[in-house]
Amino acid sequence: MSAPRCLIAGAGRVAGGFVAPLLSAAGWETLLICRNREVRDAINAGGGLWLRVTGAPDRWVGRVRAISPEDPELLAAAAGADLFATSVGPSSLAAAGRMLAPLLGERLEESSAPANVITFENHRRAPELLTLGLLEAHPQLAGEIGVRLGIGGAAVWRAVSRRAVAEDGIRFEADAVEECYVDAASLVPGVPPLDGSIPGLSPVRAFDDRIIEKLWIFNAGHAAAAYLGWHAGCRTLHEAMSRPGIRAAVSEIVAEARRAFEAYLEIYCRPVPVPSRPPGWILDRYTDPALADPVVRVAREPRRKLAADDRLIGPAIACRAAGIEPSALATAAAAALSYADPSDPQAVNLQRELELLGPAEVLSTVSTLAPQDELARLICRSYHERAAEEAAL
Ligand SMILES: NC(=O)C1=CN([C@@H]2O[C@H](COP(=O)(O)OP(=O)(O)OC[C@H]3O[C@@H](n4cnc5c(N)ncnc54)[C@H](O)[C@@H]3O)[C@@H](O)[C@H]2O)C=CC1
Ligand SMILES: O=P(O)(O)OC[C@H]1O[C@](O)(CO)[C@@H](O)[C@@H]1O
Repeated sequence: MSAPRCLIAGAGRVAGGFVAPLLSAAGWETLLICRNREVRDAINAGGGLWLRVTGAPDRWVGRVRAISPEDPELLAAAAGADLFATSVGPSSLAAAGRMLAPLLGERLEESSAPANVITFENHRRAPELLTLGLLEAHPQLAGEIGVRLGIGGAAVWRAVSRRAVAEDGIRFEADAVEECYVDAASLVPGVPPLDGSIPGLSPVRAFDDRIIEKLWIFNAGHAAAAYLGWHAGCRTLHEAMSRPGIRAAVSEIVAEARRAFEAYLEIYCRPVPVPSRPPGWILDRYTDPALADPVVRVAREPRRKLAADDRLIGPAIACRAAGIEPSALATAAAAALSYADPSDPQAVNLQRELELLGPAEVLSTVSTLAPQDELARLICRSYHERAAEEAAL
């Protein structure tokens, strides 16, 4: 009997450094849809990849292949797939949906068995963003969603900092965290992953709590460390967190985000207790020197990270709703607003908008905060204070 097969859109850090290793360990075959020829060749040369988890020896991950989105073999590969996934980045999900649509159509034509799509993405609405692309390309899939086609999110707690093509193949560098929660309520039961065939993917009914937990408890401080680090001229998260002032500020942000999450659980009377995570464990993960996590990776796409339901504004709004002043989160949001790395298109465009419109107007569109909103005022005050300090240098 042939191994079950998962087709993944994306061959980036999480696809190679977390999802493919999980599948391989469960006896699955992974096919990565990869646009980068050098990466494809490196994977196919050995039929797998190298995973370097901090603190452990390099591990070979077999039963992994890569295929171009244009490859004529892709349709046949999809027809026999048992599971689909994406790990392309929230901004690329609609395009990935347009690419996956004919493949899912073919799979549902070829087999009456249901199929699930898991979005391994840092976004509360990743399945919806993917579905927009799916239905744009293949409207007839609408009747299958929730019946023979499940589309659900995944909250990935691992940090995968690098992917590099080396002499002996392709190498992914990650920390050792394995936690990953998938949305059991949105996926079709009885087929992967809800048939238990992939240990390490924990199905939960209250998935939104889990993705909020991950974005607020982990990503808020992570992003803050990156933005504050960039402003201080740091290149890695380890370097940023080694600055006492930054570590102290990030520690405050993590504490504020934790209070926001606790307030969220209380306000919404959430039934499922979520394990508390020691702040030290969170801060030490940001600081891991072995990851050499680039600041620009964690800071990427500031417009997305300043959205109302993302890692900085989300917990800040929850703080305000609970009567807590989110001064630390406001400082982090201001640092994100003025993040201007020339390599980041979203950052470059945001600076142009700020020059034209000013922070209050930009926040009203990017974060849907009214200019007179107290949170907007806190962010603008911190923004102007930073601008004045930097002008005085
Ligand atoms: N890197 C990490 O530590 C973690 C990342 N995440 C999330 O996982 C997702 C992926 O992130 P990373 O792996 O870090 O990003 P990445 O940038 O390393 O990989 C994304 C890959 O998808 C490819 N891609 C984009 N659109 C595509 C398409 N239409 N077809 C095929 N390939 C396409 C890109 O070329 C890129 O290689 C994001 O949503 C991210 O927020 C979540 C937890 C941890
Ligand atoms: O992928 P994003 O959402 O741009 O966030 C930056 C990265 O930092 C992390 O929090 C940990 O690496 C990931 O979840 C994420 O890839």
